[in-house]
Amino acid sequence: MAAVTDPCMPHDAIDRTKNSYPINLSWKDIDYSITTYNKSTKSFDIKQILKGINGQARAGQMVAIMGPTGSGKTSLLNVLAMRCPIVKGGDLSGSFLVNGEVAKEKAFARLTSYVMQDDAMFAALTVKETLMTAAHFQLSSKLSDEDKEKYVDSIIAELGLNKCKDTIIGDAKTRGVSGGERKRCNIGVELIKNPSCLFLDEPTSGLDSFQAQSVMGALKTLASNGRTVVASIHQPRSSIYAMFDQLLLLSEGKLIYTGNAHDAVEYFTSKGQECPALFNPADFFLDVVSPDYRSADLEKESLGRIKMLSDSWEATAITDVEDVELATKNAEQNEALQNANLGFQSSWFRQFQLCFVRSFITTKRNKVATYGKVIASIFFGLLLGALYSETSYNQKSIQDRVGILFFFTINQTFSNMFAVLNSFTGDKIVVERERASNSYHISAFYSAKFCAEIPFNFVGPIVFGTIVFWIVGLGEGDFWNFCVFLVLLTLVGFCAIALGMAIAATAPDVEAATAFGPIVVVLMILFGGFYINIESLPVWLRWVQYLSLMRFAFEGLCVNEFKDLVFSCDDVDVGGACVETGQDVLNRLSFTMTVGEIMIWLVVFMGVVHVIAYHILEKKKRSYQGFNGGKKLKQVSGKIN
Ligand SMILES: Nc1ncnc2c1ncn2[C@@H]1O[C@H](COP(=O)(O)OP(=O)(O)OP(=O)(O)O)[C@@H](O)[C@H]1O
Repeated sequence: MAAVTDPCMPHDAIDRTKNSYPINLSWKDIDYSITTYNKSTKSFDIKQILKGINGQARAGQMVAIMGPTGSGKTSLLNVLAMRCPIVKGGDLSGSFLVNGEVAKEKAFARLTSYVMQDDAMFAALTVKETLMTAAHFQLSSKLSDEDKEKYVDSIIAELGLNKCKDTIIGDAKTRGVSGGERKRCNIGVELIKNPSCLFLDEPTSGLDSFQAQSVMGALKTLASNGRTVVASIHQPRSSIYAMFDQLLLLSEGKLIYTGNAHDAVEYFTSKGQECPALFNPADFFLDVVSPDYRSADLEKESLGRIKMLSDSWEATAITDVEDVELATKNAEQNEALQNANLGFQSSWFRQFQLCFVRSFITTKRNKVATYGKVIASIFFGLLLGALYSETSYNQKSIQDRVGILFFFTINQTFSNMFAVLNSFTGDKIVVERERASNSYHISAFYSAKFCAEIPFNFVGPIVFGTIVFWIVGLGEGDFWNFCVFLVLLTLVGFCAIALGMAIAATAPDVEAATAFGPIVVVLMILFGGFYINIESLPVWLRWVQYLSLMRFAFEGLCVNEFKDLVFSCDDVDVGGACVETGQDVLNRLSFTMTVGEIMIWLVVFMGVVHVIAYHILEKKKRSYQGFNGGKKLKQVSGKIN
């Protein structure tokens, strides 16, 4: 028997036209349902999403999954890609074979790629940078950088991206490549690992007719080179429809037709549904299988027609599926398929380096945010400095000093936390895709992200702190005091970044993260020791102060500022109380820790938050529903487990 090689390794870094591991898929009796508990009727509702779906996809063919909206196209594509998300009450059954055998989920994932409907890429990277990064993650470290570049260039050429290879991807805020080029780049990312089988969810959505044709043309070329291409598609123009070899038509989760795409018109004619001359067959099929809810009569008529068509198809004997299974059983090849290299392609340090450089470039290219922060810091530093420039050592200056130190605490927490909230939450979409293709260990991404955030988020607050410190004359203008002040600001910033990462890791999207972030900050401000004395907190609520980053940040800055200060009593009315030393101020604020103890506390706080954030992120890796092996529904006293 020939040695088993890694099917994902590009055999020739320049010529990508060969695919030596053809994949044939066959599936039978796929049922997918979701059961939910209906509180108003106090009963279980079963939503049948897919019912009795059969079909096949052979190497070298392009298969279209078509149907009206909500007919189950994406669900079926997820099932066939073995990426059906586990949902509460979900039940998946049926048989799904890869080259005639039951596939291992991880090995199958290594050999296949899934292009999601939404393009998940970093907006600030160019097309070539995006593909090169994917190449470094996905291709064996045994390949030289030059070979990887040649490999990427061949994909760029294959997808017709040469013209825009040095243009950034862009997003809603920054103009980048066109919609079609972005879609093709997204496909290119998924082609890097030289998949034998490609799944695409609505690859033409959002594209004009010409761009859709160009994207589908590129996919047809891939299929002609021996790959299996399965795409869900909404309303292809007739020239795109003509590219498909197989059609799988769904309506209401049921099969209406599956087989040769070019025989479909004839099949529908045999069922009394004749496609008018010069009519796009794809439009015709959708007209025939779409439920029409405009009136009761139309609804009845359309649902009756759909039922007739699905019943007719159910009665059709399927023999082709068995043929595919038998024809494709090849022990040697299947051994290679089942033993695909499932590990990471690069070392942990290389993964860290790639993630760091990518995060760094992404932030650096956001010039408005990066330079804007520094300019705003200089402006507000000078403004605040001017505002507090008359601060002396009398009694009134105590309030000024306490106020400005609490302002520093809020500023350092807010600016660092919110910068991370936005960028980290956005990155998570790309990370999810990259984790699905086993690009890197999540710890490499997490630590790289933290390190890459530091330089950009620190310049502003440090510039701001330096200006205000010297203009106001904090810490009696002592240089050592200034150094401790900067170390404290830096540590608080580290903690705020960690907190931002934890919130972003927990939140499902940017909106949720930016809604939840201020709530956390407001709670920390309340327990920060400025608005209410720590000793005045109700005993049963005092523990909350230990969760407040601001409480310790504020105490640290106050101790550093006040511990050696002496105040004059010149501005105290006769008989009024005078606070003579900084230690008295600290006593009144109930601050008893030393700067060293606070620094240790901040480091511990940061460590604990990082551990929590990392574990949340780690746990969020999507897992997918297995066939038949999926958890069976247990219905216990009104609950679904
Ligand atoms: N997790 C879920 N919970 C409840 N219903 C679901 C879930 N996933 C899918 N569905 C339902 O299953 C049906 C099929 O959804 P699916 O997204 O597969 O359809 P589609 O044909 O891809 O639709 P579209 O063309 O609009 O994207 C829809 O009615 C959808 O609401």
